Amino acid sequence: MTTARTIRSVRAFTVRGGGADYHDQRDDHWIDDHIATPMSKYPEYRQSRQSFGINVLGTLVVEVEADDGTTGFAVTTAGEPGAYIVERHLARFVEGAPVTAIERIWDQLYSASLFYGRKGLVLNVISAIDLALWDLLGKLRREPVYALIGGAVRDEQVFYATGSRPDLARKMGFIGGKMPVRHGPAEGAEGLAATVERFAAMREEVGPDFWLMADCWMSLDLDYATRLGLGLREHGLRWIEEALPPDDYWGYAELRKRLPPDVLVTTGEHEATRWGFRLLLEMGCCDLIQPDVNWCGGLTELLKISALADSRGVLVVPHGSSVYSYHFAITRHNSPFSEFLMMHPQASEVVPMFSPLLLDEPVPVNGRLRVPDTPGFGVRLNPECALARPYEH
Ligand SMILES: C[C@H](O)[C@H](O)CC(=O)C(=O)O
Ligand SMILES: [Mg+2]
Repeated sequence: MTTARTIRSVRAFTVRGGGADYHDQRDDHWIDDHIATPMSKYPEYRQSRQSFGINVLGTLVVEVEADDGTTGFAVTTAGEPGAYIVERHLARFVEGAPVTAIERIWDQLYSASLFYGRKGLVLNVISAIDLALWDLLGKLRREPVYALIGGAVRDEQVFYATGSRPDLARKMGFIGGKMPVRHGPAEGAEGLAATVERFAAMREEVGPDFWLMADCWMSLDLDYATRLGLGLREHGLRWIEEALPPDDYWGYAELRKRLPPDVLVTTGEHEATRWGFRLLLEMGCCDLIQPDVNWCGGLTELLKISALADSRGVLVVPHGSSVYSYHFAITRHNSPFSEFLMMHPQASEVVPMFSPLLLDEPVPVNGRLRVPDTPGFGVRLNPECALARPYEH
Protein backbone atom coordinates (compact mmCIF):
# COMPACT_ATOMS: atom_id res chain seq x y z
CA MET A 1 0.00 0.00 0.00
CA THR A 2 1.41 3.39 -1.00
CA THR A 3 0.03 5.01 2.13
CA ALA A 4 2.43 2.85 4.19
CA ARG A 5 5.45 4.25 2.37
CA THR A 6 7.45 7.10 3.91
CA ILE A 7 10.08 9.45 2.50
CA ARG A 8 13.56 8.32 3.50
CA SER A 9 15.53 11.21 2.07
CA VAL A 10 15.47 14.36 -0.04
CA ARG A 11 18.53 15.50 -1.98
CA ALA A 12 19.30 18.75 -3.83
CA PHE A 13 21.57 18.90 -6.87
CA THR A 14 22.69 21.69 -9.16
CA VAL A 15 23.48 21.62 -12.86
CA ARG A 16 24.38 24.25 -15.47
CA GLY A 17 23.59 24.66 -19.17
CA GLY A 18 19.93 24.70 -20.18
CA GLY A 19 17.60 22.44 -18.20
CA ALA A 20 15.05 24.23 -16.04
CA ASP A 21 17.10 27.44 -16.19
CA TYR A 22 16.27 27.66 -19.87
CA HIS A 23 17.84 31.12 -20.21
CA ASP A 24 21.22 29.50 -19.51
CA GLN A 25 22.09 29.10 -23.20
CA ARG A 26 25.02 29.72 -25.60
CA ASP A 27 25.49 33.32 -26.73
CA ASP A 28 24.11 32.81 -30.28
CA HIS A 29 20.65 31.89 -28.98
CA TRP A 30 17.57 33.99 -29.95
CA ILE A 31 16.55 34.03 -26.27
CA ASP A 32 19.49 36.29 -25.42
CA ASP A 33 19.49 38.61 -28.43
CA HIS A 34 18.55 42.18 -27.48
CA ILE A 35 15.29 41.40 -25.66
CA ALA A 36 13.68 44.22 -23.66
CA THR A 37 13.86 43.82 -19.89
CA PRO A 38 13.55 46.04 -16.80
CA MET A 39 17.35 46.47 -17.12
CA SER A 40 17.15 47.84 -20.69
CA LYS A 41 17.22 51.40 -19.31
CA TYR A 42 20.93 50.73 -18.77
CA PRO A 43 22.61 50.54 -22.23
CA GLU A 44 25.38 48.26 -20.96
CA TYR A 45 22.75 45.63 -20.08
CA ARG A 46 20.60 45.99 -23.20
CA GLN A 47 22.07 43.47 -25.68
CA SER A 48 22.24 40.40 -23.48
CA ARG A 49 20.07 39.34 -20.53
CA GLN A 50 22.93 37.14 -19.35
CA SER A 51 24.94 40.36 -18.88
CA PHE A 52 22.70 41.24 -15.91
CA GLY A 53 22.45 37.65 -14.68
CA ILE A 54 19.25 36.12 -16.04
CA ASN A 55 21.03 32.76 -15.90
CA VAL A 56 22.85 33.33 -12.60
CA LEU A 57 20.95 30.67 -10.65
CA GLY A 58 21.11 27.58 -12.88
CA THR A 59 18.98 24.48 -12.43
CA LEU A 60 18.03 22.88 -9.10
CA VAL A 61 17.21 19.16 -9.19
CA VAL A 62 15.27 17.85 -6.17
CA GLU A 63 15.21 14.09 -5.62
CA VAL A 64 12.98 12.37 -3.06
CA GLU A 65 13.49 8.72 -2.11
CA ALA A 66 10.89 6.49 -0.45
CA ASP A 67 11.74 3.85 2.14
CA ASP A 68 11.47 1.17 -0.56
CA GLY A 69 14.12 2.90 -2.69
CA THR A 70 11.71 4.35 -5.28
CA THR A 71 12.76 7.88 -6.25
CA GLY A 72 10.96 10.83 -7.74
CA PHE A 73 12.53 14.08 -8.93
CA ALA A 74 11.72 17.47 -10.37
CA VAL A 75 13.60 20.55 -11.52
CA THR A 76 13.35 24.33 -11.23
CA THR A 77 15.36 27.53 -11.54
CA ALA A 78 17.16 27.89 -8.21
CA GLY A 79 20.70 26.50 -8.40
CA GLU A 80 22.93 26.57 -5.31
CA PRO A 81 20.80 28.96 -3.20
CA GLY A 82 17.89 26.60 -3.81
CA ALA A 83 19.98 23.59 -2.86
CA TYR A 84 20.88 25.30 0.41
CA ILE A 85 17.22 25.99 1.22
CA VAL A 86 16.29 22.34 0.56
CA GLU A 87 19.12 20.72 2.48
CA ARG A 88 19.53 23.15 5.37
CA HIS A 89 15.90 24.11 5.95
CA LEU A 90 13.03 22.40 4.14
CA ALA A 91 14.27 18.77 4.14
CA ARG A 92 13.05 18.38 7.74
CA PHE A 93 9.40 18.67 6.63
CA VAL A 94 9.83 16.00 3.91
CA GLU A 95 12.00 13.28 5.45
CA GLY A 96 9.99 10.81 7.50
CA ALA A 97 6.64 12.01 6.13
CA PRO A 98 4.23 9.63 4.39
CA VAL A 99 4.60 9.82 0.60
CA THR A 100 0.89 10.74 0.43
CA ALA A 101 1.21 13.75 2.77
CA ILE A 102 1.63 16.17 -0.13
CA GLU A 103 -0.81 18.80 1.15
CA ARG A 104 0.59 18.82 4.67
CA ILE A 105 4.17 18.98 3.40
CA TRP A 106 3.28 21.91 1.11
CA ASP A 107 1.71 23.85 3.97
CA GLN A 108 4.75 23.26 6.21
CA LEU A 109 7.21 24.24 3.43
CA TYR A 110 5.29 27.46 2.77
CA SER A 111 4.54 28.36 6.39
CA ALA A 112 8.05 27.62 7.65
CA SER A 113 9.65 29.81 4.94
CA LEU A 114 7.12 32.67 5.08
CA PHE A 115 9.56 34.85 7.00
CA TYR A 116 11.91 34.89 4.01
CA GLY A 117 9.89 33.38 1.14
CA ARG A 118 6.38 34.17 -0.18
CA LYS A 119 7.44 34.31 -3.85
CA GLY A 120 10.50 34.06 -6.12
CA LEU A 121 13.36 31.70 -5.36
CA VAL A 122 11.76 30.11 -2.30
CA LEU A 123 8.53 29.33 -4.17
CA ASN A 124 10.65 27.91 -7.02
CA VAL A 125 12.22 25.56 -4.45
CA ILE A 126 8.85 24.62 -2.92
CA SER A 127 7.57 23.97 -6.45
CA ALA A 128 10.42 21.55 -7.18
CA ILE A 129 9.91 19.65 -3.91
CA ASP A 130 6.16 19.45 -4.57
CA LEU A 131 6.63 18.24 -8.15
CA ALA A 132 9.18 15.65 -7.01
CA LEU A 133 6.63 14.33 -4.50
CA TRP A 134 4.00 14.02 -7.26
CA ASP A 135 6.56 12.24 -9.45
CA LEU A 136 7.32 9.82 -6.60
CA LEU A 137 3.63 9.17 -5.89
CA GLY A 138 3.02 8.43 -9.58
CA LYS A 139 5.93 6.00 -9.68
CA LEU A 140 4.77 4.22 -6.53
CA ARG A 141 1.21 3.95 -7.86
CA ARG A 142 2.44 3.24 -11.41
CA GLU A 143 0.24 6.05 -12.77
CA PRO A 144 1.06 9.17 -14.81
CA VAL A 145 0.58 12.29 -12.70
CA TYR A 146 -2.34 13.48 -14.83
CA ALA A 147 -4.24 10.34 -13.79
CA LEU A 148 -3.71 11.18 -10.12
CA ILE A 149 -5.38 14.62 -10.44
CA GLY A 150 -8.58 13.72 -12.26
CA GLY A 151 -7.55 12.42 -15.67
CA ALA A 152 -7.46 13.92 -19.15
CA VAL A 153 -10.37 16.06 -20.34
CA ARG A 154 -9.15 15.92 -23.97
CA ASP A 155 -7.09 13.51 -26.05
CA GLU A 156 -4.21 15.88 -26.75
CA GLN A 157 -2.92 19.35 -25.90
CA VAL A 158 -2.39 22.00 -28.58
CA PHE A 159 0.40 24.55 -28.37
CA TYR A 160 1.47 27.99 -29.45
CA ALA A 161 5.24 28.53 -29.82
CA THR A 162 7.41 31.21 -28.24
CA GLY A 163 10.48 32.29 -30.16
CA SER A 164 11.95 34.53 -32.81
CA ARG A 165 10.28 32.76 -35.77
CA PRO A 166 6.47 32.54 -35.67
CA ASP A 167 6.61 32.04 -39.45
CA LEU A 168 8.43 28.74 -38.93
CA ALA A 169 6.19 27.85 -35.96
CA ARG A 170 3.14 28.15 -38.22
CA LYS A 171 4.69 25.70 -40.69
CA MET A 172 5.37 23.30 -37.79
CA GLY A 173 1.68 23.23 -36.90
CA PHE A 174 1.57 25.48 -33.85
CA ILE A 175 -1.62 27.52 -33.31
CA GLY A 176 0.25 30.76 -32.78
CA GLY A 177 3.58 32.45 -32.27
CA LYS A 178 4.74 34.70 -29.42
CA MET A 179 7.67 37.01 -30.15
CA PRO A 180 9.87 38.73 -27.58
CA VAL A 181 9.66 42.52 -27.65
CA ARG A 182 13.19 43.79 -28.21
CA HIS A 183 12.91 47.50 -27.42
CA GLY A 184 11.67 49.18 -24.25
CA PRO A 185 10.86 52.79 -23.31
CA ALA A 186 14.56 53.70 -23.10
CA GLU A 187 14.84 53.21 -26.86
CA GLY A 188 12.07 55.73 -27.47
CA ALA A 189 9.69 56.13 -30.38
CA GLU A 190 12.22 54.55 -32.76
CA GLY A 191 12.25 51.36 -30.74
CA LEU A 192 8.46 51.22 -30.57
CA ALA A 193 8.22 51.78 -34.33
CA ALA A 194 10.76 49.01 -34.92
CA THR A 195 8.66 46.58 -32.89
CA VAL A 196 5.52 47.49 -34.81
CA GLU A 197 7.37 47.11 -38.13
CA ARG A 198 8.75 43.71 -37.13
CA PHE A 199 5.29 42.58 -36.07
CA ALA A 200 3.72 43.90 -39.29
CA ALA A 201 6.29 42.02 -41.38
CA MET A 202 5.62 38.83 -39.41
CA ARG A 203 1.86 39.28 -39.91
CA GLU A 204 2.52 39.38 -43.67
CA GLU A 205 4.47 36.13 -43.35
CA VAL A 206 1.92 34.21 -41.28
CA GLY A 207 -1.31 35.45 -42.80
CA PRO A 208 -4.39 36.91 -41.09
CA ASP A 209 -5.52 34.01 -38.89
CA PHE A 210 -2.37 32.78 -37.14
CA TRP A 211 -2.16 34.04 -33.56
CA LEU A 212 0.59 36.57 -32.96
CA MET A 213 1.50 37.66 -29.43
CA ALA A 214 4.08 40.00 -27.91
CA ASP A 215 6.06 39.05 -24.81
CA CYS A 216 7.38 42.13 -22.97
CA TRP A 217 9.09 40.36 -20.06
CA MET A 218 8.21 43.03 -17.45
CA SER A 219 10.05 45.73 -19.41
CA LEU A 220 7.52 48.49 -20.17
CA ASP A 221 5.67 51.28 -18.43
CA LEU A 222 1.91 51.90 -18.62
CA ASP A 223 2.07 54.64 -21.26
CA TYR A 224 4.47 52.72 -23.51
CA ALA A 225 2.51 49.47 -23.11
CA THR A 226 -0.70 51.27 -24.07
CA ARG A 227 0.88 52.75 -27.19
CA LEU A 228 2.53 49.46 -28.14
CA GLY A 229 -0.68 47.49 -27.61
CA LEU A 230 -2.61 49.91 -29.83
CA GLY A 231 0.15 49.88 -32.46
CA LEU A 232 0.35 46.09 -32.62
CA ARG A 233 -3.45 45.81 -32.61
CA GLU A 234 -3.33 47.16 -36.18
CA HIS A 235 -1.55 43.93 -37.11
CA GLY A 236 -3.76 41.50 -35.25
CA LEU A 237 -2.10 41.30 -31.82
CA ARG A 238 -3.80 38.53 -29.84
CA TRP A 239 -2.23 39.38 -26.48
CA ILE A 240 0.37 41.58 -24.89
CA GLU A 241 2.22 39.62 -22.20
CA GLU A 242 3.96 40.74 -19.01
CA ALA A 243 4.04 44.37 -20.14
CA LEU A 244 4.75 45.65 -16.61
CA PRO A 245 6.71 44.53 -13.53
CA PRO A 246 4.73 41.76 -11.71
CA ASP A 247 4.12 43.82 -8.58
CA ASP A 248 2.38 46.62 -10.50
CA TYR A 249 -1.15 45.21 -10.11
CA TRP A 250 -2.55 48.73 -10.43
CA GLY A 251 -0.73 49.28 -13.73
CA TYR A 252 -2.05 46.03 -15.17
CA ALA A 253 -5.61 46.90 -14.11
CA GLU A 254 -5.27 50.30 -15.83
CA LEU A 255 -3.69 48.76 -18.96
CA ARG A 256 -6.60 46.34 -19.15
CA LYS A 257 -9.01 49.31 -19.05
CA ARG A 258 -7.06 51.29 -21.66
CA LEU A 259 -6.69 48.61 -24.34
CA PRO A 260 -9.64 47.50 -26.46
CA PRO A 261 -11.13 44.13 -25.46
CA ASP A 262 -9.85 42.37 -28.59
CA VAL A 263 -6.27 42.80 -27.31
CA LEU A 264 -5.85 40.44 -24.39
CA VAL A 265 -3.66 41.49 -21.46
CA THR A 266 -1.83 38.52 -19.93
CA THR A 267 0.66 37.92 -17.12
CA GLY A 268 1.54 35.57 -14.27
CA GLU A 269 4.73 33.67 -15.03
CA HIS A 270 6.56 35.55 -12.24
CA GLU A 271 3.57 35.46 -9.85
CA ALA A 272 3.25 32.83 -7.11
CA THR A 273 0.67 31.19 -4.83
CA ARG A 274 -3.14 31.33 -4.79
CA TRP A 275 -2.90 34.69 -3.02
CA GLY A 276 -0.82 36.32 -5.73
CA PHE A 277 -3.14 35.08 -8.46
CA ARG A 278 -6.20 36.06 -6.41
CA LEU A 279 -4.86 39.61 -6.47
CA LEU A 280 -4.41 39.50 -10.26
CA LEU A 281 -7.95 38.15 -10.70
CA GLU A 282 -9.77 40.37 -8.19
CA MET A 283 -8.04 43.54 -9.41
CA GLY A 284 -8.98 42.80 -13.03
CA CYS A 285 -5.32 42.81 -14.12
CA CYS A 286 -5.53 40.39 -17.02
CA ASP A 287 -7.68 38.27 -19.29
CA LEU A 288 -5.82 35.00 -18.79
CA ILE A 289 -3.15 33.92 -16.32
CA GLN A 290 0.16 32.21 -17.11
CA PRO A 291 1.56 30.60 -13.96
CA ASP A 292 4.76 28.58 -14.25
CA VAL A 293 4.27 25.32 -12.34
CA ASN A 294 8.01 25.18 -11.53
CA TRP A 295 7.82 28.66 -9.94
CA CYS A 296 4.25 29.32 -8.62
CA GLY A 297 4.27 26.69 -5.85
CA GLY A 298 4.16 23.45 -7.79
CA LEU A 299 1.24 21.29 -8.88
CA THR A 300 -0.47 21.31 -5.46
CA GLU A 301 -0.67 25.14 -5.58
CA LEU A 302 -1.42 25.37 -9.30
CA LEU A 303 -4.53 23.23 -8.81
CA LYS A 304 -5.77 25.81 -6.29
CA ILE A 305 -4.85 28.72 -8.60
CA SER A 306 -6.65 27.02 -11.48
CA ALA A 307 -9.84 26.54 -9.46
CA LEU A 308 -9.80 30.23 -8.50
CA ALA A 309 -9.44 31.23 -12.15
CA ASP A 310 -12.07 28.72 -13.30
CA SER A 311 -14.58 30.15 -10.80
CA ARG A 312 -14.19 33.48 -12.65
CA GLY A 313 -14.18 32.03 -16.19
CA VAL A 314 -10.49 32.84 -16.64
CA LEU A 315 -8.18 30.61 -18.70
CA VAL A 316 -4.97 29.23 -17.22
CA VAL A 317 -2.28 28.90 -19.91
CA PRO A 318 0.83 27.75 -18.08
CA HIS A 319 4.14 29.42 -18.89
CA GLY A 320 6.40 26.94 -20.72
CA SER A 321 7.38 24.28 -18.18
CA SER A 322 7.57 21.02 -20.12
CA VAL A 323 6.05 17.85 -18.71
CA TYR A 324 5.31 19.52 -15.37
CA SER A 325 2.59 21.65 -17.00
CA TYR A 326 1.52 19.14 -19.66
CA HIS A 327 0.24 16.72 -16.98
CA PHE A 328 -1.66 19.62 -15.37
CA ALA A 329 -3.14 21.27 -18.46
CA ILE A 330 -4.50 18.07 -20.03
CA THR A 331 -6.74 17.65 -16.94
CA ARG A 332 -8.17 21.20 -16.85
CA HIS A 333 -11.13 22.43 -18.93
CA ASN A 334 -9.85 26.01 -18.55
CA SER A 335 -6.43 25.16 -19.96
CA PRO A 336 -7.37 24.43 -23.58
CA PHE A 337 -3.90 25.24 -24.98
CA SER A 338 -0.34 25.58 -23.71
CA GLU A 339 2.95 27.28 -24.47
CA PHE A 340 5.94 25.58 -26.04
CA LEU A 341 9.20 27.51 -25.74
CA MET A 342 11.42 27.02 -28.80
CA MET A 343 14.79 26.22 -27.32
CA HIS A 344 16.65 25.72 -30.61
CA PRO A 345 19.05 28.69 -30.96
CA GLN A 346 17.37 29.87 -34.17
CA ALA A 347 13.87 28.65 -33.18
CA SER A 348 13.93 26.61 -36.37
CA GLU A 349 13.49 23.13 -34.86
CA VAL A 350 11.43 21.60 -32.07
CA VAL A 351 13.79 20.44 -29.31
CA PRO A 352 12.80 19.36 -25.77
CA MET A 353 12.33 22.43 -23.57
CA PHE A 354 14.57 21.32 -20.71
CA SER A 355 17.19 19.87 -23.03
CA PRO A 356 19.66 18.32 -22.38
CA LEU A 357 18.68 17.54 -18.77
CA LEU A 358 15.72 15.18 -19.21
CA LEU A 359 15.48 11.89 -21.10
CA ASP A 360 12.11 10.84 -22.61
CA GLU A 361 10.95 14.50 -22.55
CA PRO A 362 8.03 14.64 -25.02
CA VAL A 363 7.64 17.47 -27.54
CA PRO A 364 4.65 18.63 -29.60
CA VAL A 365 4.40 17.10 -33.08
CA ASN A 366 2.52 19.27 -35.55
CA GLY A 367 1.80 21.57 -32.62
CA ARG A 368 0.04 18.97 -30.49
CA LEU A 369 1.00 16.40 -27.87
CA ARG A 370 -0.55 13.35 -26.21
CA VAL A 371 0.73 13.13 -22.63
CA PRO A 372 2.52 9.77 -22.23
CA ASP A 373 1.14 7.21 -19.73
CA THR A 374 4.54 6.61 -18.16
CA PRO A 375 4.38 6.72 -14.33
CA GLY A 376 5.03 10.04 -12.64
CA PHE A 377 5.98 12.82 -15.06
CA GLY A 378 7.53 10.19 -17.34
CA VAL A 379 11.02 11.64 -17.58
CA ARG A 380 14.47 10.57 -16.39
CA LEU A 381 17.58 12.58 -15.60
CA ASN A 382 20.21 12.47 -18.33
CA PRO A 383 23.24 10.72 -16.78
CA GLU A 384 25.49 12.72 -19.09
CA CYS A 385 24.53 15.91 -17.22
CA ALA A 386 26.96 16.29 -14.34
CA LEU A 387 25.04 16.99 -11.11
CA ALA A 388 26.68 18.52 -8.03
CA ARG A 389 25.38 18.26 -4.47
CA PRO A 390 26.80 21.35 -2.74
CA TYR A 391 25.07 21.08 0.68
CA GLU A 392 24.74 17.39 1.61
CA HIS A 393 22.91 17.09 4.97
C1 LIG B 1 10.72 35.19 -24.50
C2 LIG B 1 10.66 35.78 -23.11
O1 LIG B 1 11.51 36.92 -23.09
C3 LIG B 1 11.14 34.82 -22.05
O2 LIG B 1 12.44 34.43 -22.34
C4 LIG B 1 10.26 33.60 -21.96
C5 LIG B 1 8.84 33.96 -21.57
O3 LIG B 1 8.58 34.96 -20.92
C6 LIG B 1 7.74 33.10 -22.01
O4 LIG B 1 8.04 32.03 -22.60
O5 LIG B 1 6.57 33.51 -21.78
MG1 LIG C 1 6.45 35.41 -20.92
